Amino acid sequence: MILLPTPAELMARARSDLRVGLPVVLGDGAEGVLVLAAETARADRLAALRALPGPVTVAITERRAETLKARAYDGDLARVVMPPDADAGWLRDLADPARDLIAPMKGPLLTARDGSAGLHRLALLLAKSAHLLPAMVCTPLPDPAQFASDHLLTLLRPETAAEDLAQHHPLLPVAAARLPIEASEAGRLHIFRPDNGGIEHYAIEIGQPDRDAPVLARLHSACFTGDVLGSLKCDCGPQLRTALADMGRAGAGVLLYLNQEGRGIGLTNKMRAYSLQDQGFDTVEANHRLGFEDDERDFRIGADILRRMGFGAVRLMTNNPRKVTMMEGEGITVTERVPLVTGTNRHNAHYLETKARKSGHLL
Ligand SMILES: Nc1nc2c(ncn2[C@@H]2O[C@H](COP(=O)(O)OP(=O)(O)OP(=O)(O)O)[C@@H](O)[C@H]2O)c(=O)[nH]1
Ligand SMILES: [Zn+2]
Repeated sequence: MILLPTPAELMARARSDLRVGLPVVLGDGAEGVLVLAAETARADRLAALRALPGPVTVAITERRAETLKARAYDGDLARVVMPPDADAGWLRDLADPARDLIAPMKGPLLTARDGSAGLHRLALLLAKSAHLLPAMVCTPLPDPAQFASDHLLTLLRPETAAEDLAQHHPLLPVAAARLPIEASEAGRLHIFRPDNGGIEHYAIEIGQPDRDAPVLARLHSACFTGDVLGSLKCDCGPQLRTALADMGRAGAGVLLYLNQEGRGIGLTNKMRAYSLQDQGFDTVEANHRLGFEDDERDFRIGADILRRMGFGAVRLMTNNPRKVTMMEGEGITVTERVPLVTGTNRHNAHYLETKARKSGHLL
């Protein structure tokens, strides 16, 4: 029936459910789990979940498990058994490293090794896609469809959910208008919206670049702190302005402003990472302690927008060789890497040095 939600629409609903603190059911047939995001779990909801007959585990990524010295029997994740006396505070400390140093968790943490972790893995991917900390409270359900229907909860079929999470959602142009900017009066801003209603991304076109020649291009990941506030902890603000100024001088170019704040973990998690950096961890270590990879961005987005705008070849302004590889992998020809070294200062020297050493950036 046409009124029934599609898998992508159910995913969008599941993300907002988790963000407001509602559980979601993952499952099919006789195998399922009820999952609740640790970050938004209210005490009464947690108690209701624990009152169910099944054992309760908290899925965390191997990155977070390593910090907590919990054995990750499932490879990329661990299922921590929730002790009977554990409360909401325990759960918060498991998920959020903010208090790792001042109040380390009392171990050892017991982790499950029997049974399948497939649904738990899916739950973590779902948390990340909702920009929540990757820590999910899980309990098994023998009849997931019935449970979801009885409790008015969103039910996700694991196979379709996994497919949806792995897939790139095409970006459609929804609006564009002339936008004179300091760097060039011949600016035009285009808005692109993914077909699953996810976050929008922008393209600023300068002049009228020839579609048959490599265009001067920049894929800029959103950085509220650097781009808007002029933060000195990174080099994003100066990179943004320098790229636009160079395009203005050249008379043509395209800058994609991708809403992948914090290398894809979202601003809230980036601030959690900054707080860890204040405690002495570097930018990569901080991401890992939170349970994320160093870089969670999806570079298919940039390639898709470029192609839709008619660009097949770019002169890419970046110091990140991975971006070049990713663009080439997505079928965009990079005829030249144009270095964009600017905005170094005493606050970001260590950050830039870490990126060069650990993430392969060229300085
Ligand atoms: N998680 C996290 N993200 C950060 C941090 N500092 C900056 N960012 C984000 O990193 C992104 C910019 O990525 P960079 O690695 O600086 O640059 P890049 O885009 O990969 O490479 P360039 O093209 O050379 O600039 C933006 O989304 C910023 O919000 C940090 O300490 N932690
Ligand atoms: Zn920045």
